[in-house]
Amino acid sequence: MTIKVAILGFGTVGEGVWETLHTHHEYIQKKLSTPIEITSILVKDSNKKRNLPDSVQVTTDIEEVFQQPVDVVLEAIVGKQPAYQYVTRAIEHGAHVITANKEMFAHYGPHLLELAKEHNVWIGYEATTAGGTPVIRTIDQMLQVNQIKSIQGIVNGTSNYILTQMTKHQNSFEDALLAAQQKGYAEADPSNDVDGYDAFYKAMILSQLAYQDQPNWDEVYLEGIRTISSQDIDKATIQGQKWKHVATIELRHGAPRASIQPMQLNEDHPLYNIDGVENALSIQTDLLGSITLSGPGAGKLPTASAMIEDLLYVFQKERQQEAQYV
Ligand SMILES: NC(=O)C1=CN([C@@H]2O[C@H](COP(=O)(O)OP(=O)(O)OC[C@H]3O[C@@H](n4cnc5c(N)ncnc54)[C@H](OP(=O)(O)O)[C@@H]3O)[C@@H](O)[C@H]2O)C=CC1
Ligand SMILES: N[C@@H](CC=O)C(=O)O
Repeated sequence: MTIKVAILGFGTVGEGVWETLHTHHEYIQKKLSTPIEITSILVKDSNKKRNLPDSVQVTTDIEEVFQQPVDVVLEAIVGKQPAYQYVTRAIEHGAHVITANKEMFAHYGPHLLELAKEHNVWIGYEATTAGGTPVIRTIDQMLQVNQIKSIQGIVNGTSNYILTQMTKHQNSFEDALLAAQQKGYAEADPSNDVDGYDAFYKAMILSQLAYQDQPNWDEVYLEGIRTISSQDIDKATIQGQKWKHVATIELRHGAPRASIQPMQLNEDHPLYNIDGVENALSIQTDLLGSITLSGPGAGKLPTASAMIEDLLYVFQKERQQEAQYV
């Protein structure tokens, strides 16, 4: 059997997935004992020039994607809609879904997870949060026995990159943002990054995972990094501190609460040394105590890596289940 893959979106992430499925083709095939075939790629603009062979169907019509067999849909488009509609369509078609789209998943994740269960398929969302750093599966594993008291994290690579460039290289905000866009870290609309919405969505996904619930969105304090001036950065440096954009998620009186805001951190804070595009989560648990996970938080190949890890995970799990019934 060949695993048939459809990729929705062929920007930074979608292209990274395509490339990685080719560069790591033999390795992945060996791990799965099955070949993988990319059957179609969905895009928005059919006139853009893309370096793709004729054998792959490139379409702007989601129905064309499902006119052929599809075992898994890798979703890397932008925004809630039509992504939610497409992912729902994929689940109802009986395909597994792997998404990088945190805006869509923060809004509809709980419903999609239920729908996937009903249709006996799986949703992977490792790439929605902290880019290539495997935080979702690690937290899921910790939750087998631990309870999470709180999570503090740097979850937006673009903001952290900008603050680091301003601190270490005295770059202006505008120059640093431009570099983050050129490196493929920033969202299509970078105000999502610098105004904190991207970190907000990731915090909601983490809350859902850790507490099976999200805070009331209207009660979440949300501030981006636009207010941090070069003078603020210099003052913090003199005081031996650094500005970081920090998401905090915690359980208070049995309900999840969150805030997303710039904070001045001391040298002894676990997030103080997280620089550049790195993301990190400092997690407090009841049994394990404190644990910090860190790694690349954005970019083409780290994000593709997270999506393909999910792909291997779901098909290896499927194989194991099949083997049990033989
Ligand atoms: N960049 C990163 O480091 C990371 C991004 N993500 C998430 O991954 C997703 C993709 O990000 P990224 O690759 O950077 O974004 P890009 O803007 O680079 O690419 C988006 C792609 O989606 C396609 N697209 C957009 N809207 C539609 C639509 N309505 N129908 C069909 N195709 C559509 C675009 O088509 P066309 O090419 O025709 O314009 C493009 O190929 C986003 O949800 C983002 O939040 C997650 C982790 C890291
Ligand atoms: N724009 C996002 C991309 C990854 O999620 C970021 O900068 O973190």
